[in-house]
This record gives sequence, structure tokens and C-alpha cells, in this order.
Amino acid sequence: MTQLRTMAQSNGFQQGEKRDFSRKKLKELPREVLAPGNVQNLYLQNNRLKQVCGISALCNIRELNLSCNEFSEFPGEIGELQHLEKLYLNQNCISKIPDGIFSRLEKLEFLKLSTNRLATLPSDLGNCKRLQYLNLSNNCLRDLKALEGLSSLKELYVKSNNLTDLPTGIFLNADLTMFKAAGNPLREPPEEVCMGGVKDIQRYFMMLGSSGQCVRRVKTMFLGSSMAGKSTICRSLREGSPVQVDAADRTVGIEISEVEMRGIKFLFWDFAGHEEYYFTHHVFITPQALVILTINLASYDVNNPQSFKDSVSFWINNVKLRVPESVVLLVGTHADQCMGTADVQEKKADIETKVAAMLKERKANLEMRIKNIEEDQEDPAQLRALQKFTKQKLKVLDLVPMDCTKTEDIENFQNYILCQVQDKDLFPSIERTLPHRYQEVESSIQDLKENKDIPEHGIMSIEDILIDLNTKLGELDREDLQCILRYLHRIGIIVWYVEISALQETVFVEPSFLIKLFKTTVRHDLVNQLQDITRDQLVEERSLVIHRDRWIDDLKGKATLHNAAIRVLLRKSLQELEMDDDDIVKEIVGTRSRDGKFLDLLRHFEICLPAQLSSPLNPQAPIFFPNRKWEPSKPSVHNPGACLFPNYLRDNGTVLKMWGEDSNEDIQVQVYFLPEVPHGFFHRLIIRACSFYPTHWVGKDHCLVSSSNRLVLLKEKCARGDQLIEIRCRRPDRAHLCTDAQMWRSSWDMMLVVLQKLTLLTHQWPGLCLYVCSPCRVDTCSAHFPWMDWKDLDGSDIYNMVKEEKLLCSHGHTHQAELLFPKVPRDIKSDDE
Ligand SMILES: Nc1nc2c(ncn2[C@@H]2O[C@H](COP(=O)(O)OP(=O)(O)OP(=O)(O)O)[C@@H](O)[C@H]2O)c(=O)[nH]1
Repeated sequence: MTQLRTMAQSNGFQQGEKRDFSRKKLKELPREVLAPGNVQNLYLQNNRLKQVCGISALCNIRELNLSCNEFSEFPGEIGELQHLEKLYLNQNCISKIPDGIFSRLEKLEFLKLSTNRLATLPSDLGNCKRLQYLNLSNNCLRDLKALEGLSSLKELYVKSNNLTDLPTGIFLNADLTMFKAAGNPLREPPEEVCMGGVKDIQRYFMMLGSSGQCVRRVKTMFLGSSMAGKSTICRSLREGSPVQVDAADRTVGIEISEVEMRGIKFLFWDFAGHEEYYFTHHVFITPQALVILTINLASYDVNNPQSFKDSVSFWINNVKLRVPESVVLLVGTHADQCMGTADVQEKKADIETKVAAMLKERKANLEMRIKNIEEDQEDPAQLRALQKFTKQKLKVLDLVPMDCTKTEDIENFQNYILCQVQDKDLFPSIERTLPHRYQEVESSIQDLKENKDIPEHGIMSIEDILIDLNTKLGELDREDLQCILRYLHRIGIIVWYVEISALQETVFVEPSFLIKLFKTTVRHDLVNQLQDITRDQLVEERSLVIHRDRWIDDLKGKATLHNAAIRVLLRKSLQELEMDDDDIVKEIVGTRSRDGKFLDLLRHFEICLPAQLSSPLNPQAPIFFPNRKWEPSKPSVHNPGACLFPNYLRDNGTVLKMWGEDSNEDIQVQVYFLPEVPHGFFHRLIIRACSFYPTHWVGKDHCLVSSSNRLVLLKEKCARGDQLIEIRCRRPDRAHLCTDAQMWRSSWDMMLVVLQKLTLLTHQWPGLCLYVCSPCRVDTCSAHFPWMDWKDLDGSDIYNMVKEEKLLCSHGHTHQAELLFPKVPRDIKSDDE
């Protein structure tokens, strides 16, 4: 946005008050900046300034933007700008702010100091009584005491610092509505409380009063390929001795259990290793957890790179993309089935060396990209994003070989885990201070489960929980309870999706049950499950064997599962789980006329897309005449409803049939993913894009969306080792009823909708870095035109992304700008290129 503003205003003076000298590679202030005048807005961002001597002469400045420069010291002269309301000093290297500056900036309302090196704050910052917005994210602050006097603060951002405690005083301020503190080793209040926002923090402090309880807890996630031995370790650790898991007993979905070892509570999440489940994993891989990556040493082959990829690097990449700062502990099972100690040691050394090389290579790639961007001075936004990634440190601990059938190995592994989680550098925040109320609620819920006071499925309404706990704990405020439940959801003890409106009142106090529901439709043997449906089960759904055959055909051919089939499968698994409460079954399963809660969940997790089974076009439909009432045909086309599960698609046939061949004439944008497109990303993108464009065709890694005769193709692909998603649209044709400008605009608008959906989706993978560009349109040319600042662009600015009418690639090919960037051409010529 800043760049656009810069472009739009060009340099120099505007209305005698705004001076824009941003992006000029300035090392010092030129005379024009300081020339006398009534300057109120001064833009100096994206330069190379280390100081701003003389700036105090511009004493009327209200807005000063010095972001993205090279300040290592806070420019003291700023203290003299007494009319200053808005100050940007983010993205610099400032490590200290002297006292005595902010006490003079009485009118300051907005202060952005994010991404600097601040370890402390000046004691007089609290004097800025008008300050409403303060951003201190990405520094190294250890406390926020200096902020206690800021009585007008509305928004406060302190993400990624070293904060362990937050001062209560800040939250007494009724105006504060926005507070973000992710990425701190917070203990009081814990990060999971802060994620609930200001109101939850306020309640936490109110409940905390003068004393709390220290709780030590670690969420532990077991990841690794199928048959690696995850369930075996998990169950053996729970028992304290080897537990034999039957080879046929595959984990389906995720198994959850809790175990206390020497005063530390471990919440075990055992993830199924079968590939069909991978794409749901990222939802449950959460920060601040210990990841135990289990590798079957007996089947690991040091000479086969694929072996390392499947059993190690795939998992490490997955974790890094989702939680970039994870701690991963490698464990090698089946040591007893290897060929002696030397073989075990060789495999251990091989895995550790390859992991180290992989992390080193990634770091080198990142540094290389940063260097290239710095040298080309190409894209500061991209540069900042990459610099952020260099700070994210995934820690992979050495591999522990073990024989899961030996008690000694289980005990040693238990000790090893205990030792690692107590290492403050690795796990700075396993200790949390919790109000007694939190503990009481948690234990009461556990009691309800253990004493079987609630049904095994553990589905409860908020009201029920409140009634139950009120009898046990005395008067419990509903808001307090909800605040505590939100916390328990975030740490993985219960599941409560407040954000799904149909589930706002429903709490799953037994998360494993919910996961078991997932396995109904997300499983490797779904076709077999359909085949196994009995006649009785079909009758209950008023269906016949021919219907079941069609369900199987549609799943195999179109990756589409009929809602009726989902209901039958769900009922079947609920019966297996001995759930006999008809009302709840109905609520979860739904009926022909009303979707159940289960479908809401599937859609919420973007696992499936509502699909049309029959053609949406009805040949019997009467013609519509304006001003005349339209009658539907009788009988109307029956559409029983179904869901498309893109993960079950096997080819791109239907998409390619509609789209035809790619053409050099297409307009296209490429989104490169560093290091790779995450598992399940493309499916979710398809679901988002197709939900927006109801006319669509979907394939394994292709998807076509259509709107008013325009087609946009999305493709996941790999080009010379780089993974990317390509978005293509046919070059617009001249059409009547449409001006040239409209024609271009609507094509680009469609591309941008897809790009925007893609960008939003990337937020779920914070370890992901994107490079967006338009390739040169000459077939043999490898040049790219990078999209700058594209994440910041809003609807009105995006068509101004480039000023030029023609653009020249680095190999000398010239193109009309609208063929490469969203731009409405001023004057279309018949021959553009
Ligand atoms: N001999 C031997 N067998 C092991 C060892 N670890 C696991 N097994 C066996 O390997 C098989 C697979 O182990 P599981 O724990 O079910 O594997 P998993 O990783 O949970 O597999 P999924 O459920 O498919 O994700 C079981 O039969 C275990 O008993 C080991 O160290 N030695």
C-alpha cells in the first residue's frame, strides 16, 4: 500500500503539507526534505537512513514514517516534534529508547515499533496518555510494566517477544479491545488464555486474585509413518512398561490420552500414520508441543533417499510449516529387528546427518534468497518475510534408538523425555499459573468422565456443564465457565468450536470421540466401509442396495460421497460406539431435510465441498420471461445432496476436458511455495475457490472455476524442483455489452479472488513463504515479474500496482502491463505485444 501511495503521489510536495521521499535509497536526508514549510506528513520509509539530523525543524509534523530504515539508535530529535500524532519506526534495528522522549510527545496516538531489537521500554512511555495504537511485536521485551499508565490504549500488539508475565494494570483499561501476544513464553496468563482476547485475560486476572496454582503440562504429538510404532510407544509410556499393539490395530484419525509423569502432565496425541489422514493433521498440530517423530529403524534404508523422505523429512517439513519453532524428538523403534548394534548406530547417524544437512540446506537457501533480494533491491515486503523465517528455529533432537518390547528401553525413554521437557531453553513455557477456578473446572470435568456421570460420547451442552459444575463447585459464572472452556479447548483437553454457529452450545468433553467421528469419512478403506453396509442399515435410511452401489461408484469415479451414505456410515459407527441417545444421534447425523452437526464440522475443517449430484440444468424447466411469474417444473429435479472430498480424486480428466490446452495467450500468475506446498493446502484452496464460484470442475491437482463465461484454472505443480500453484485465465476477448476496461477487470478480478483465498489460507501455515510473480509471456524466456507488496493491496489499489503501460523483462521482452498485472489498460491496441 505504501508503495502505491508513493507512486500515486509521486515524489515531492503535495498541497504544501505532505512530503513523500519513501523508497529512494536515501542514506541521509536531502535538503528538500528539510526545506522550510508547513509539513504535516513526512514519508521516509524504505530508505537506508541511520539518522534524521535536522528533522526537529519541521516542528508541525503530525505523521512521520521512518519504517524500514537502518536506525540502530532512536532518533532523539523526535522528542521535539510536539505535534506528532503518528510515528512509524518499525523494521529498524533499534535496541534502546532513552527516557525523556515520550514524555514530550503528548499528542501521540499511534506508535509502531515492531521488528526492532528492544529489550526494555523507556519508563516515560506511560505518559503518552493519548496513545491508542501501540505495536511492539517482534522485539525482545521481557516485561510491559512501562505501559501501565496508557489509559487510552485501544490496540496493543506484543507478539514474539520474551514476555513471561503481563501486568494486570494494562487490562483494567476498558478501552483496550485488541491485544495480541502470540509467540511469547507466557506463564501468567498462559498464551492459550491470551488467545481468547482481552475479555478472557480480564476474567483470568479476576479469577486469579492474589494467588494461583502452578501447573506443568506438555502436549505431546506422536507423528511418523504407519507401523512406525507410535501407538506402541504412546501406550507403553502411559503404562510404564511395554504394551504390545496388534499389527492389525491401525490408529484411525488421532488417539488422545493424558498421563502424569513426575508432576508433569503429558497430553498424548497419537496421529494415525496412514497417508489418508495426513491432510487433517495440520489442524491439530499446535504450537508449544513436543513432537515425537517415530521412525521404524528396521525398515529404514540408508541407501534409499525415498526412505528418509517418507519416514523423516516429510514429517519434519510438515511440522515446520505449521509450527515453525517446534521441538522434534526423533525416536527409532524396532531396534531389536535391526542387524545388531552397528546397524542401529549406522541408521541413527545417517538420519541425524541427513536431518542436519536438510536444515542447513534450507537455511542456505533462505540466505541466498535474502541476498538476491537485497542485491536486486527488489521487494522489501518479501525480504522482511524471509528475514522473519531466519529467526524461526526448529529444534530437532538426536535420535533415541529403542526396542519397544523392552521395559528398560521404555523407562529410559520416559526419563529422556522428562529431562528434555524440563530444559527451559527448549520448553520455556511448560509452567503456567492458573487461577484455582481453572483447576477446579478441569478436575470436575475429568471426574464427570471418570465416574461415568456423562454419556461415553462426552457431548454436553454448556448449560449441562454449568448445572453439573454448579452442584459441585458452588455458584459458577457462565462467562467464567466459557472462558475456562476456551482455555481447555486450546490446550487440547476438550473440544469446543465456538466459531461454528451450529456448535456454539456443544462441547465435546471427550475429544477422541470427535476424532472417531472423523474417521467415518476420512479413512483409507472408505470403499470397503460402504461395501459393508448391510441391508438393515440401508433400510433405516430408506435406501436400497442399488443406492449403495451408486454411492460406491460416485465415490470411486467422482470422489463424491452422498449425504445419505454419510448418514448411514455415521449411524453405523455411533452404534459401534454404543451410542443410543436417539436425539443426539439425530443431531449429529442429521436427516434428509436437515444437515447434522457432523457435516458442519467437516465443512468447517474444509474437508469436503457440498456437491451437486445431478446436472444443475433441468431440461424440463419452463422458460423464464421477465415480469412473469416462473413456475418450477413438476416433478422438479431431485438433488439428494452430496459432498465432494477432493482428497479422493485420482485424475484431472473433467477439468482438462473443459479447459483444453494451456495457451501462451493465457494470463497467468504463479505462486511459488518455499519450501513446498503443504499437504492438504491445494484441497482446501479448491474448496474455498469452489465455494465462491458455484460453477466448477475439480480434479486431483487441477481445478477450474467459472463465472460469466470466464474460466480460471488452478494447478498445483512442480517446475524444476520448485513447487508452485499456477492461476490461469484465458486472455479476454472483445465481447459486446462489455467495454475493454470491464473485460480486463473481470478477468483479473477472478484471478485476484483466487489469490486472496490462497493468501488467507497460508495463515494456517506460518512457516510458509510465498513468491508471487507473473512469468514472461515469451515461451522460451525464464524471466519473471515479481508482484510487490501484493499482500497489502486492497481492492482500490490493486489496479495501480504498476504505473507503466508496458513492461520489459530482464531478457528484453516487452509486454502490455495488463497481461502481467491487474491493470485496466488505458488504451487497448489491436496488437498488444
Ligand atoms: N519388535 C518390535 N516391534 C515393535 C516395536 N515397536 C512397535 N512394534 C510393533 O510394530 C507394529 C506397529 O506398531 P504401532 O504402534 O501400531 O504403529 P503406529 O505407528 O501406531 O502405526 P499406525 O497406527 O498405522 O499409525 C505393532 O505390531 C507393534 O507391536 C519395536 O521396537 N520392536
